[in-house]
Amino acid sequence: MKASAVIVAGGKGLRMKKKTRKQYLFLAGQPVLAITLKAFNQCQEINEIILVVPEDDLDFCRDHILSPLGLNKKIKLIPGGLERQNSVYNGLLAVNEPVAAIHDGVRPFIHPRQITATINQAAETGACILGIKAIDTLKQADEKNQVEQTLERKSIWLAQTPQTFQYDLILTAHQRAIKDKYTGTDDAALVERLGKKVTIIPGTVLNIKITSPQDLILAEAIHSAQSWQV
Ligand SMILES: Nc1ccn([C@@H]2O[C@H](COP(=O)(O)OP(=O)(O)OP(=O)(O)O)[C@@H](O)[C@H]2O)c(=O)n1
Ligand SMILES: C[C@](O)(CO)[C@H](O)COP(=O)(O)O
Repeated sequence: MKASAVIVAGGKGLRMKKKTRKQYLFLAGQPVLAITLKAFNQCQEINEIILVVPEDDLDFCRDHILSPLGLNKKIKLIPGGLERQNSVYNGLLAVNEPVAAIHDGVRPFIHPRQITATINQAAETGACILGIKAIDTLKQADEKNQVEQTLERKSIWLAQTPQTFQYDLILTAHQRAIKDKYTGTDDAALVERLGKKVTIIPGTVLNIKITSPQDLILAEAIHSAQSWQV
């Protein structure tokens, strides 16, 4: 099954507290976003890569991220929106395949095999995301950090990306969210609220989202431990 990748890198990276947006920060000598793009370029099922970046950065990304990489897939560069959900929607409008794999540009440690696994499952059942099972004990607390209860963790998963969907389903889910003025923190949530099933495939703890400064230290360590990364 052929799929489009929608790589969202249209954010400001405010939690990273750096002048340079986190998607362009260097990790082991190359921009974080470039490492992510290479993983999708290596995935056989991906027919086209739709890269969503801040509108102001379109020229920068064309000249300094995409040109030096010389990827061999069809690439579309699309301006992002105010929130992640808006950026995903802009990217989805450019999709030309029956399946779309949506991925955070700042999750560089995604393995091509895991992208393929989500594509195969989504092609069959409609929606598939990567996730990891909660390991720590889960506490629910009030606004003063006073524990209210200990949650049953065996059914709790932490959602990652890629989040991969049959195209018609994810487009409908986004359009319904726009109509209802609903904002979710991931794309699967928009599909769940349509009453559709989303399958979770176990990912790995290495597929981190680079969010705050300490993630960069972790990312350098992961990168040096990965033999499959180029
Ligand atoms: N308007 C936005 C906001 C986020 N993203 C992308 O969505 C992914 C996950 O979002 P997050 O880690 O929250 O990134 P930022 O919004 O950039 O970070 P922050 O919330 O710290 O500003 C990132 O690859 C980010 O670039 C996007 O494409 N468009
Ligand atoms: C989509 C996501 O990466 C799944 O873990 C996450 O929900 C994005 O959240 P953020 O608020 O943009 O950090």
